[in-house]
Amino acid sequence: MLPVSTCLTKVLSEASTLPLTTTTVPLLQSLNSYSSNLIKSNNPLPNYRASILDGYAVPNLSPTHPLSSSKSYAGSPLPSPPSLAISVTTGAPVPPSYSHVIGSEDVTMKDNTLIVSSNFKVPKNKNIREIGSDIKSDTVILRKNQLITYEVIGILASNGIKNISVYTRPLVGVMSSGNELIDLKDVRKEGKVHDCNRYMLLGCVEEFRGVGKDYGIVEDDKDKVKSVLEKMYEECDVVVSSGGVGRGEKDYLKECLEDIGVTIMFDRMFMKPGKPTTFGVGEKGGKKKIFFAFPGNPVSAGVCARLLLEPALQVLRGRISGGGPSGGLAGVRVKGKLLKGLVLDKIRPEYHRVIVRYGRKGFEAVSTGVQRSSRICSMVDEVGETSNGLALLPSAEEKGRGRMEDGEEVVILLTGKVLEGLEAGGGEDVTVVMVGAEEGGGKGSRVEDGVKEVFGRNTKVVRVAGEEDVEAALEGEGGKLVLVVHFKKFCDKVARRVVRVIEKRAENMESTIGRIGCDVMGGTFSFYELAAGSRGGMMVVCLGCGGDGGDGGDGEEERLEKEGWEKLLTGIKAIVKRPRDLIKI
Ligand SMILES: Nc1nc2c(c(=O)[nH]1)N[C@H]1C(S)=C(S)[C@@H](COP(=O)(O)OP(=O)(O)OC[C@H]3O[C@@H](n4cnc5c(N)ncnc54)[C@H](O)[C@@H]3O)O[C@H]1N2
Ligand code: MOO
Repeated sequence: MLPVSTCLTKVLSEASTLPLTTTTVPLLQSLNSYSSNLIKSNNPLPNYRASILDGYAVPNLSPTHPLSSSKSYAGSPLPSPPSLAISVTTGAPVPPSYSHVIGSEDVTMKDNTLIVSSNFKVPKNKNIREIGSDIKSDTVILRKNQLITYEVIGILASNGIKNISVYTRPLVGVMSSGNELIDLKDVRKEGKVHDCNRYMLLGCVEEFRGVGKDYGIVEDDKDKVKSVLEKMYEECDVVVSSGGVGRGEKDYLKECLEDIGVTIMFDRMFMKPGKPTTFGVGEKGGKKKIFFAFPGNPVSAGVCARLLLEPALQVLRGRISGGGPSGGLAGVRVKGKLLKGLVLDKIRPEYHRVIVRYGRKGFEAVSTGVQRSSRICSMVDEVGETSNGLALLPSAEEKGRGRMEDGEEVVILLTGKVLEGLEAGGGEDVTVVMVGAEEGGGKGSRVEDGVKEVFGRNTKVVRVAGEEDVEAALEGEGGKLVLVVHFKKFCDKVARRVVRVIEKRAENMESTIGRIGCDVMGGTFSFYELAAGSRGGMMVVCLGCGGDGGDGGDGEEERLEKEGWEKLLTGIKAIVKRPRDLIKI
């Protein structure tokens, strides 16, 4: 079994020997492709002296200037220089001999003469864009193998580039193998499994900007598997399959690949999930091709596609390795803290799906839950946020103990945009104002424990008797998030009153009054989102936590509360996550 890093190196070095083809496309269609040519500018930008301000161009700076009646507008030819001040707009031509542009706010006008403000002291030519000062003629505006982002499109357009030569997207064939698999149109009878891998992997190819080709489901029959693989071999640049690489008697994939002439480069990775991932190379019609046979377990296939297929597709799209262990092609690795400890696999290092946030204390990660490789929902968390990182957990053997503790540092491979830390980063940034919650145990303490679990142990909790005290409790709060939880018996009237109190000092507060948390029998435990908005840089979310007593007896109420509790926490998480901005790192 090879370490993942060795496998990745093999994949990248093989992928970089595949021939690339190019195509010329209209500028906008080149977005997200890699350029196959270097382009130089053939005209300076600007190609005339241009004003940076709306104001007046003058031949030299003096306290007063008689004003010419001719004006210079952006887009119009320069009027013949009269040696007097001329009115200019931003981007308008400035006569060659003129040394200053004075902004209209720095002058007053008297008897058709400009009087320059005594505060106006600007070096010569400062408010003038000289010829070629943004882009010189003959400078490189696009490098070969450069990613064409929307910003690059802007640069190319500013140089009048209409068409552009880029590398073509690699053609990637995807098939699934297994007798138990059925397609989406079929009803799932006992013993049958909907083929999710093929759709996931085709989605993954699309996301990584290959062109996916669907080769369907193939039965566990050697000849049939070989025949589909042959076809993919013939037609595609990259062949991807899932299933059939385990140790079962019908796990033929590797054998079939070898039979059709593929050289296996590795067939085991020392990791979890995805141990039997198999990779090979072959040549057909003088063209080199690569083969990924991923395990059938959906998580194994999904994670290994992220680890190996994504970097390979980037190479095949024309991206050049940027140095570092994975050439910068396999995501960014950061160090971060595990918010909660995790049990380690005895032998294999694990790529544990996590949600990563960046808070005041750096990167922090929370597991997405049970990590079994059949459990595809471990790719998202309980409120449906897709895992944006893989925590690289060592094996227990390597670590010398069976678990990672709360707060312990791990290396995290980032696989998506990192969320701004709120619960993870700064617990002390969160204030929870509880309105009408009884002291001691009961719902109040449950909510208190719960929000601390969500936001961190240092969350500040303030209990107030009624909504009239909320405003005072909010005074002086400078944190990021204030959660107002109203415990009094819930009704619309109360809700509106609470919202009104908050709204008094809030900017863009939106009342929603919608049920978010629990939906438990008997209606004894309800949780409502009343309003959300911001106030002086803080985010304010106002929640109503309604219902006490109810239809059931004491025991029943307890049960319902307990049942509702998980949903309530999930609701809180969903609400506070929703408006948060994503940050790029
Ligand atoms: N004796 C051993 N058994 C297994 C080992 C081992 O080392 N010794 N390794 C395990 C590991 S780890 C993995 S991963 C799997 C890989 O098995 P296969 O690649 O042969 O996958 P299958 O047996 O075909 O399927 C496994 C599992 O996934 C479901 N599946 C398969 N394809 C799909 C699909 N397209 N969509 C949805 N679900 C799919 C399938 O029904 C099985 O439940 O082997 C272990 N065994
Ligand atoms: O490697 Mo397998 O994917 O652990 O289940």
